[in-house]
Amino acid sequence: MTRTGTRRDRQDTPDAKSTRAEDTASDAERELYGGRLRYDQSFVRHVGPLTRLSFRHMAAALPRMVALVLRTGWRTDRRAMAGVVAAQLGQGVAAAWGLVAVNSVLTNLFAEGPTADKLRDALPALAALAATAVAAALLTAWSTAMSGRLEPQVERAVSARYYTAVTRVELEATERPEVQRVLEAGRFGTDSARSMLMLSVGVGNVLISMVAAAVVLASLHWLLLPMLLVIALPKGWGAVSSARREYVSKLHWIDHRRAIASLLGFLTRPHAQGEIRVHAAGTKLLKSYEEMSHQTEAEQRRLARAQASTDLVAGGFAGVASLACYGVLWWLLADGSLPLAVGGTAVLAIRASTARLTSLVQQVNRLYEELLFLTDTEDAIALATENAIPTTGAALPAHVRQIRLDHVSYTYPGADSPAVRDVSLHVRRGEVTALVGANGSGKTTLTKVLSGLLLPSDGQVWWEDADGSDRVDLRDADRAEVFALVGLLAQDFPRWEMTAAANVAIGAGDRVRDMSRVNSAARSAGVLKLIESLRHGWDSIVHKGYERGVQLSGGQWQKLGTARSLYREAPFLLVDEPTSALDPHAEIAAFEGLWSLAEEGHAVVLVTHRLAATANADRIYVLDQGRVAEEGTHEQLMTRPDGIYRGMFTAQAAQYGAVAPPIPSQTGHAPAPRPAEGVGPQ
Ligand SMILES: Nc1ncnc2c1ncn2[C@@H]1O[C@H](COP(=O)(O)OP(=O)(O)OP(=O)(O)O)[C@@H](O)[C@H]1O
Repeated sequence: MTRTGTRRDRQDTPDAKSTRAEDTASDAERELYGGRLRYDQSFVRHVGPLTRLSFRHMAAALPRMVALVLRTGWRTDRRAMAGVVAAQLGQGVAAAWGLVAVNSVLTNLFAEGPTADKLRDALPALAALAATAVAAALLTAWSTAMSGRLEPQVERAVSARYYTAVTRVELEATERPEVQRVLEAGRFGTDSARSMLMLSVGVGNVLISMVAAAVVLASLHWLLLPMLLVIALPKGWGAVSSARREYVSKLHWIDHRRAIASLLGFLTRPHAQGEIRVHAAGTKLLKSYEEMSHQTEAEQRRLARAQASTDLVAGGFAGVASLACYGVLWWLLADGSLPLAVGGTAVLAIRASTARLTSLVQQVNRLYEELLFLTDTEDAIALATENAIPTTGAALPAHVRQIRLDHVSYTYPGADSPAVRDVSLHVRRGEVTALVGANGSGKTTLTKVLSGLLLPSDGQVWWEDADGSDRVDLRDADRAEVFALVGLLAQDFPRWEMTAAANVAIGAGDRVRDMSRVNSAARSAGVLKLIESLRHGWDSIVHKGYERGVQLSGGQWQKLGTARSLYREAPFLLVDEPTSALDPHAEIAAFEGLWSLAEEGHAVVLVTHRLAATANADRIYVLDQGRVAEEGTHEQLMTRPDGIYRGMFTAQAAQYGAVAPPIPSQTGHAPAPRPAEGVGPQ
């Protein structure tokens, strides 16, 4: 961004700014996000939003989506749904009866004869009018109660469908920006189902009463019906135009809104509090928030102005249409083709219908907007289903003893080069396999391939028995079976805002919690004493701010994370930097724990930069730019004079003043690896 651009922005008047809020990037956007935050990509890559903005599409989609919402309502609570529909129909019938009764009252009042007689003759019709008013009030109350019961259930049903679908998507698909966009856009529509139900009920209500009015009017004189439509059309056009504009704007500003939400989120996030105060990051964030908010306010002003213009045009046309209607009515009355009493009913019906029309227009406007968001959710569910991890596949061998990678490469979507290239290795039960290498050399990516989260772009990942005679390729395997055999402790493992017990037991989220196993996992991870010392013990919420909330240190969290992965008791345990936050004693204990797991028959894959620990590994793979550059035991790797491993080990040892062993190393410096095969239970 040029200086000229920045100066020009500063000189803008608020009005000039608002017209260009769309085009120009604010200083904050440039400084924090490297440029303008607008969702241009959607219009280029994802044709959906554009297509669905056409009136034709909307006319086709609206009944479909309303039907979807109603079907969801029917499935979740039939009684409430039936109640809502019955109440709506009843209200429409009541409205029609009301008009018939009004017509009868007016006919009696405009008849020839003494006033007392006319009033007496009108009494039954007046009583009917009062009864319909009471019935309408009762039906409204019933409808409110039933739709209040139904709405949250419909929201839950749609949210559950969405979240179930997105959590089953292949990890690789979520790495593709275009998939990410669609999945994320779908999030905004989950509560739209609830709003749509409410609005559909409202629109249904008004429509039914308007249809009832239309039927009565048409039965009085056929010309009265087209009059009503002529008044409705301009307002309908105005409503849809405004909704379209709002939707396009929301979609276009989605990145900008996300950025503002994240700025504000950081201001209160506990882990950012130090830098917020000491580094004055808070000042920067707040200033940027203000600046970016000015842009969204400008956009809101633009939308409001555009909406006002649309409303004015629609209102003008509707006004002209109303005048024309009353002109026709006048002409019919003057002509004598319409009795005065019917004319009176018609005026009342037109006035009531016009008032309902205004509410209808507002509701259809919102319904259309919600429809667009719900369509996003439905699109997201469809895309998620398309990219879901298959629920079927070949059964794994009865006794899986090892995972073997055969010339495996993996390239992240959109990346120029593979993160893992032509890697062949094996991971055996009863062994500790260490993955080491410089930052970005592909260790974490490799653990994701090993765990079945990422399918290789090339090569095979075999899950096999001890001699490899019975094996299944990961691509063909039943992934649920694969996941059942894997335990993970990722570098950035989730710190669930829940109790300490839940944080451990979620390691086997699909099983009933077993507190004796929770305790034993915590003991092995060295965190049991700490939890027992807390006032609320295992029921302490490990997030400060809750009533029973406590704050854990980084190392304590790491131990809790380790307890979680141990609780899973999976035969293949993949741990990525499990000791980065531990004190020296805790670190030694943690590594000892991993080694004893291997002795019990687990396969432990250890990703670490602490090479003192890898010295004991049964096999070490050294990664360099995605390739396996070296492999062997510590002793073997230390014999390579210019080896990467030797270089890294020597550099780390030098920090402690230790000297690397001479070449070849026969000093017994590191313990010998364990025998490889057949250790521990199957
Ligand atoms: N989600 C992703 N999308 C695109 N590229 C990625 C992604 N994750 C990692 N990479 C890239 O893949 C390469 C390997 O990353 P990986 O995280 O596997 O390295 P690593 O060896 O675990 O590094 P570290 O020691 O820093 O944890 C890096 O160049 C990284 O930029």
